[in-house]
Amino acid sequence: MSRSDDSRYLKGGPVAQRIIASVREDAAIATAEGFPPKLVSITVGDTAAVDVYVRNQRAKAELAGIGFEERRFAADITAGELEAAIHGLNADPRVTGIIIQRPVPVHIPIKTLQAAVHPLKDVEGMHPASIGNIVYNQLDLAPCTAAASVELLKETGLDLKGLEVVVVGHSEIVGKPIAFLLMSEGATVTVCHHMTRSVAAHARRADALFVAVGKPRLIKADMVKPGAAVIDIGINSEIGPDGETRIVGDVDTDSVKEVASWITPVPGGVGPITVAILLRNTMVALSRQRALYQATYGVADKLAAE
Ligand SMILES: Nc1nc(=O)c2c([nH]1)NC[C@@H]1CN(c3ccc(C(=O)N[C@@H](CCC(=O)O)C(=O)O)cc3)C=[N+]21
Repeated sequence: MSRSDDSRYLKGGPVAQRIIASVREDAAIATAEGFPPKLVSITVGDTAAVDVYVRNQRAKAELAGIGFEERRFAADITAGELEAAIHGLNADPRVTGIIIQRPVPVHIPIKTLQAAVHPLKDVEGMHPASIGNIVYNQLDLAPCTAAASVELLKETGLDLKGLEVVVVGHSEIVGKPIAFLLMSEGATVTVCHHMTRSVAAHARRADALFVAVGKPRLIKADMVKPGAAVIDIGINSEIGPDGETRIVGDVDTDSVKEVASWITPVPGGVGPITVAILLRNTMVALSRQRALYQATYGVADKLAAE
């Protein structure tokens, strides 16, 4: 192989930096105009992947000039108590964005919780009334991990029109939105899940393979078409040979990189872009709120002045 291993890696860092630099400019302007962006993260219980995400949210929000606050709740909180906390954030004009970290404990219906977030403050587009936007090709605010994965595929320069894409995993927040985003870009999309008869048979046909199931090393070299792009979305914590906790994806990277033309490292692939897109979405949500204020009070001011 003439290409070095390094050129096969689709790294998220540079893309994330680009996005964050532009968010930082927008945030500075909004703040100067009297609309400082502020994101509140809601965590219920303890999940390793959530801890990593929230830690990076805080660090990058600070870098971008976006206010950040984490609200942590014990795993035994009731759905009613959580909804009340969300209503409080909806009513607080200083809070411009709300993200509910998934998963939440099983006794809490996630859809009810997601529906409690005011759609204008929903920075992931996960309100049941908002998720439909991506079906209508309105793509400016999409679930962050899904948008980040598609952004990284675009870095390959592959033409998405007519591209054979296979998505392994059909979660509400990753697999399903990825499928819709890719369909909007003209790709031919197959979605595999836990009831799919042969994931390998589908995966081997893919020019681009997205994997988001949470199973370390699920995808092996013999499941990948030579020359394909492999986007690894898994964030799994495991104990490495040195006894230290480490993060690995869903792809057996060492073997797959010998077959694929592009592969995303974990960490350092989709993750950093996810954080950047969350911040970008926070600014999109803020401008929608400002447009509403303008439409409501801007006109009222004019009428009052007349
Ligand atoms: N409502 C909701 N939306 C999510 O998007 C969501 C969620 N819940 N729950 C948890 C998972 C996990 N997730 C991560 C995003 C970025 C990194 C990330 O920044 N990863 C760095 C890690 C580097 C480090 O170790 O610090 C990387 O991959 O390079 C990790 C994990 C989003 N998730």
